[in-house]
Amino acid sequence: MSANTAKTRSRDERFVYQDDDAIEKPFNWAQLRRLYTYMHPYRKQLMPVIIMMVIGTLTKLTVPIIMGLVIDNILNAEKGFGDFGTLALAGAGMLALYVVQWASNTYRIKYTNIIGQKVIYDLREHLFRHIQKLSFRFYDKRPAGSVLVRVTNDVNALQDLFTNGVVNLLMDCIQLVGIVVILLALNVKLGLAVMITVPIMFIVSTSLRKRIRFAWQDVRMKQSRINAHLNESIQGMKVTQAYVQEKDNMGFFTHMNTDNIKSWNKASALNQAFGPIIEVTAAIGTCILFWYGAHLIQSDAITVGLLVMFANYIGNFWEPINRLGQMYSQLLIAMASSERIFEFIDEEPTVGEAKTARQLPAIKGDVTFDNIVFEYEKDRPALKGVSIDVKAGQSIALVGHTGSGKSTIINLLCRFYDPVQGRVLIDGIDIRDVTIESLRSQVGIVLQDTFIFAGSIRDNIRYGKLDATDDEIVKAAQAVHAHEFIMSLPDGYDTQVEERGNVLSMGQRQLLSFARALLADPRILILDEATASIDTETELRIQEALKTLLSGRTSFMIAHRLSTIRHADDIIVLDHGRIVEQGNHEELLARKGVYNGLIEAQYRFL
Ligand SMILES: Nc1ncnc2c1ncn2[C@@H]1O[C@H](COP(=O)(O)OP(=O)(O)OP(=O)(O)O)[C@@H](O)[C@H]1O
Repeated sequence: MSANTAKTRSRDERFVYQDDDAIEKPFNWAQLRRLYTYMHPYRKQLMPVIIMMVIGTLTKLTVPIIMGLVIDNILNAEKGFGDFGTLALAGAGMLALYVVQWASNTYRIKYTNIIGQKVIYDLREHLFRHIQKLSFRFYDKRPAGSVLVRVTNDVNALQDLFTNGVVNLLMDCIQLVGIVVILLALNVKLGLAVMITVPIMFIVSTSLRKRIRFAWQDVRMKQSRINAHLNESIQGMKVTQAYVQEKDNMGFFTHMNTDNIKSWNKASALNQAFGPIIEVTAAIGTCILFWYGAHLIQSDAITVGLLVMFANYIGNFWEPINRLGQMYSQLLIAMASSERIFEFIDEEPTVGEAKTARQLPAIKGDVTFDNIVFEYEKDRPALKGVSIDVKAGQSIALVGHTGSGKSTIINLLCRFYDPVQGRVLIDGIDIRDVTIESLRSQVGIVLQDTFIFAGSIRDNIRYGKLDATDDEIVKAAQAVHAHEFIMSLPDGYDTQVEERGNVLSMGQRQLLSFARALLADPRILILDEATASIDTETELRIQEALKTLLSGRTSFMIAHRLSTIRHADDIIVLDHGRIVEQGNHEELLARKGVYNGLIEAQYRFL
């Protein structure tokens, strides 16, 4: 395409994030039952909370009855206004009821919060434990941001439901049913008259509720996109700054932020419309009560005290309805979040462990790749029939053009993926027949982009063997020549490094990862060599470190540096997923084939 006809991609086309699917089904009982399984372990602790909730609701429902009785029997002119002693007793009774109500409510709120937090804690732990087990294929398909959002935002969205939602829902239902029963028991006609507005309110609010549901879903989608973009922006900050893309990036962020505010305002306006509907219905109900009530008093069908009881109950009647309406939105948000959480929890690791999987015994280090075929995506093979036989203690260098399949071989040896065809054997045992833990704990890996965790240098080395003593850590660092630079840091081994180790140079990070691998002391070691050019002195130091690290182990190196390749026992040259040459440095040079070409190309750049 010529430059003139080339279409410039708009900002929106550049940043494409997969939106979560809109949830069409408003309610899913199976999902609710599944959510309950997280509360089930706390059912014993939940019992006293429910008892307190029932006590609180009953006392609340009793107060208006006492009030009505006081008006009819004590403060009644016809009955001579009763005596002060009875009035004081009634007052004390009411006070006692209020105290019981306060105490039970306090207990309920405190313990529902505690139980709710425990449930959320368990759910988050379960989710995290599970996603740690998921295979690389799962992460290949998803941006890190979207995984992060599920463990944070989606779990948080369930917090309200578990902390007070469930108990409040129960309480409101009991209160509502209690009031309806009492009103009808007191006077059926007046009871039905004041509740006549309920169906009307229900019809009006149903259509509104649907719109509220969609509006909140929209808000969540927009927030998810912001999170995904934020995550990507922070991870790619260096590239953004290097290419001076801050303005463009900011523009896109502002666009998303504005979108989010707009949808939030819309959802919250719809939510607020729910309140006035209830208020108007409540006002109509009250008008009916006093108009029809007065009429009934005049005809001596009811007493003043009964009207007061009615007025009190009606006052308490709309409150749970309003809360239940709001709770409905909350429940829908929770449904959408739980669906996303369960989607992850239901994801099975593609690299699974057979039920019969046994422990891989302490290995010697023989490795066989037996006619391996592998594809990341259907019909795009990355390895097309690769066979390699490695004797324990041998060092193997994997070389080849970019995309030739070097990393894929390593990925299969660690069982990050399983081959489509063929077998990988360690000491003659198919690695699919052993537990993943027993396999990976005996295979060490040093990646090109050495990951440094936030913490001290010491802790970063200790990652290779969590129970290593300080002395072992220093010895490992000395063996790979990292000790010297560590001691030159302000706090030596206690120097704090940030996530990804930004304060350390590339070479230093690599030496640290060597120390980490040496401490782990695996029989098989995999090294993905850094391509970045480092100064000759560091290069020499790394070569020395490598010698220590590799001695006595089977090693696979994705090698770029001539100095590393030259010393390998066997060099495997890959091209488009096939082994095209194999032998030692001298043999391969003599063949004047692909390897020779690669080496010559390297020299040309020097
Ligand atoms: N996660 C993945 N999903 C889909 N395809 C992939 C994935 N990883 C690698 N591939 C493809 O598989 C092929 C082999 O990739 P591999 O990473 O093994 O190459 P490599 O030789 O290690 O390359 P490099 O030297 O650039 O790291 C390439 O065509 C690549 O595009």
